Amino acid sequence: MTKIGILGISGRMGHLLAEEVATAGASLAGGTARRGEQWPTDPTALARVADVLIDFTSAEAAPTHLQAALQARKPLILGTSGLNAKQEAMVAEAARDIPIVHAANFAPGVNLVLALAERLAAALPPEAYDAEIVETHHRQKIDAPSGTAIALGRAVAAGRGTTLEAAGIESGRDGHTGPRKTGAIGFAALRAGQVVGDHTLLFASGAEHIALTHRSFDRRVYATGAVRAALWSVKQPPGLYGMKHVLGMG
Ligand SMILES: NC(=O)C1=CN([C@@H]2O[C@H](COP(=O)(O)OP(=O)(O)OC[C@H]3O[C@@H](n4cnc5c(N)ncnc54)[C@H](OP(=O)(O)O)[C@@H]3O)[C@@H](O)[C@H]2O)C=CC1
Ligand SMILES: O=C(O)C1=N[C@H](C(=O)O)C[C@H](O)C1
Repeated sequence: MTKIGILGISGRMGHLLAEEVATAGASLAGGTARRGEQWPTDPTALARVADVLIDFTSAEAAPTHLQAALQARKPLILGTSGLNAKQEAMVAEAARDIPIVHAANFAPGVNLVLALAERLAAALPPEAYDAEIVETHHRQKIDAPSGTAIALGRAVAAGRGTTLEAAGIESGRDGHTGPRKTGAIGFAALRAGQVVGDHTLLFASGAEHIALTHRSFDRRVYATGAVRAALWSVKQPPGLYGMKHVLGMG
């Protein structure tokens, strides 16, 4: 039976992950939290006893959690969003030695939308079709735009044969912003109530709109996907994987 360790077990996702481990027929190796009230804080001790680690915590913890997985040579499932470029580079470096599944969103439907986004972007010329991404999340979310919104932006850029950085980003428009830059990818983030996670990608020309919308009604969909990724990862060689690989879409 695969022993799964959960980094961030006291969180919204952590609770659900612990339940999903049991549902999937795996066993819970233990968990960590930031404040050591109910759970230990040391990821290295957990990495030693677990077969695989799942991390839904915060970006600042990513380097410590990567180090713990590397030292113990255990796969890591990384769901935490808001990583900066340096932290992303550390993930890629660590994946030379251990399997890492790094996904902005573990819901299967989102990963289909990402594939569709790339295909649509390849077919719709950026001079004619503006791409805008709108996401809505619960009031507790601390990063914006969401990791999924950024992944959608990267998918659009890839479909257009470029990168998000080269295409240009327009976000947080306010005041006298001037006209929209051709080819730029727009982002808007709403924070309201207890919205689990809504994402819409809009392609708009002067004559028509195409919108792709994904809505998560239950964050358990992410937990189920992450545990599935964990069971998959223990059979993989070192490498950087996404949910599309776990789902057989990559
Ligand atoms: N990829 C995906 O599919 C999804 C990704 N996410 C991402 O997962 C992350 C967690 O989300 P959520 O569960 O809602 O967040 P919560 O704030 O509810 O939980 C965060 C958990 O991480 C722990 N934690 C926070 N900071 C640190 C730290 N510096 N060191 C160690 N542990 C820490 C917290 O411990 P304590 O309770 O002691 O503070 C808590 O257990 C976010 O980045 C979110 O965007 C969320 C859903 C889906
Ligand atoms: O913080 C959340 O809740 C979520 N975070 C992820 C993201 O940043 O995209 C995934 C999902 O949207 C829920």
